[in-house]
Amino acid sequence: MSTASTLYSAAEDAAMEAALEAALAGPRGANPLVGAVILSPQGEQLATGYHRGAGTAHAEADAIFEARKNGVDTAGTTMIVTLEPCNHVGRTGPCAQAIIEAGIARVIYAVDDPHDPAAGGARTLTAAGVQVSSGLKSGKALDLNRDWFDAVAAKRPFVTLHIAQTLDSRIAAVDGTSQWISCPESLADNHGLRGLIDAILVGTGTVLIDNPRLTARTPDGELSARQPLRAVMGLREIPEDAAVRGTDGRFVHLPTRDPAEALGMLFEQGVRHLMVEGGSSILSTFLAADLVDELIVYLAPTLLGSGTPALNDLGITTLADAQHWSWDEAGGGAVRILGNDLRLHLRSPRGAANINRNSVSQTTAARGEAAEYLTGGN
Ligand SMILES: NC(=O)C1=CN([C@@H]2O[C@H](COP(=O)(O)OP(=O)(O)OC[C@H]3O[C@@H](n4cnc5c(N)ncnc54)[C@H](OP(=O)(O)O)[C@@H]3O)[C@@H](O)[C@H]2O)C=CC1
Ligand SMILES: Nc1c(N[C@@H]2O[C@H](COP(=O)(O)O)[C@@H](O)[C@H]2O)[nH]c(=O)[nH]c1=O
Ligand SMILES: [Zn+2]
Repeated sequence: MSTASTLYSAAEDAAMEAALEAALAGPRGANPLVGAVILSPQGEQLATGYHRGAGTAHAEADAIFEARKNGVDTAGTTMIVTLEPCNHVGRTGPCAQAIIEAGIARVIYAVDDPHDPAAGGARTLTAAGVQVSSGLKSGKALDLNRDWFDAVAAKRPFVTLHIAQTLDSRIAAVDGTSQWISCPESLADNHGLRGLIDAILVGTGTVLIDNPRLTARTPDGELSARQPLRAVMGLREIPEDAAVRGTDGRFVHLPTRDPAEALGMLFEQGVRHLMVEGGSSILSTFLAADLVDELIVYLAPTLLGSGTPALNDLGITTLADAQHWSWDEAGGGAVRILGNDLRLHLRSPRGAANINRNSVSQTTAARGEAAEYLTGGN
């Protein structure tokens, strides 16, 4: 749906900015960040919604829910949304239908949904008599989810890279001990992520050294309700008694050293969000191949001086070829304090291409936490 000539009011323009801002509260992963605002015919912002990650309400449904909760009548209103409303019945109902049922008269969305099974919401809405237009702030909306659009186009999972390191970038000591570098709060955060992703991946080296379980667990050690597929990449055999095999059948050995091939195999198995946990060789091979969308670094205020470095060769020999990542405010902020650690959240040089990489803007929450920390409140 192309409406390049459509003129939008200042209220619609501001509402799309608000929707883009709202979207940032959601986590990155299998689904894109999406925000929505419901506008009255007079241009008043009546309700805001955003998507909280795969399996939860979409932004449009969230905004409609928010409106209903506050007794707001949605009939005859305009919905401003950062992505084309979906048409499919996935883990949640189709938004196009929810919009029609809410009596919304007009929908303005920023960019088309590139995901085939979900596409087509604009057509359904138009057929039902809803006035639909698109393209408002499409550049910003594309930037918001650039890595996700890349992953969808490449038919590969969205890739989150996890590094739990010391201040001097070590992920294990010389004798191989590494449990734990992170504080309990960071470990809990990591297990929370494990419960949201579709698959977790490590190299054969980590399996042979650590014998990890790679399950998602609560702080008291119980298995979480949702478990990721456990993938191990590398040519060596995985020992029969390796803990990662488990007993639930959710284990897969990927006998390859090619990260793109590993991603292809996982995509075939339905994986849309992968977290790569390590070790150094695997982290480095995904980074060198430009196959990482999001970086989460748990930084402990600990020094080892020697030991396994977080990364080895990225194929970079001169500063001009350095990878420039950028701070990512999505999903809770770029810099958070977790217990005694810092949690750093960054987006890939691809995703950050249009963002000034020198502007580190802290979220209000992060600033508040930092202030509390500095005054000894934490
Ligand atoms: N703190 C943290 O966050 C984490 C720390 N660690 C630590 O990391 C250490 C293990 O790191 P590391 O030894 O690098 O092990 P890795 O887990 O990175 O596995 C390395 C092995 O993976 C296989 N492999 C597959 N693809 C590639 C590729 N493209 N390039 C190179 N190797 C590939 C190779 O084995 P093959 O011959 O089988 O193909 C290689 O020996 C452990 O001490 C562990 O405790 C591990 C994870 C997280
Ligand atoms: N050492 C270390 C991590 N290590 C990762 O966790 C794996 C062990 O997982 P499990 O057996 O399920 O508890 C280990 O092999 C490695 O991949 N993770 C972190 O968040 N912080 C840490 O300090
Ligand atoms: Zn939807």
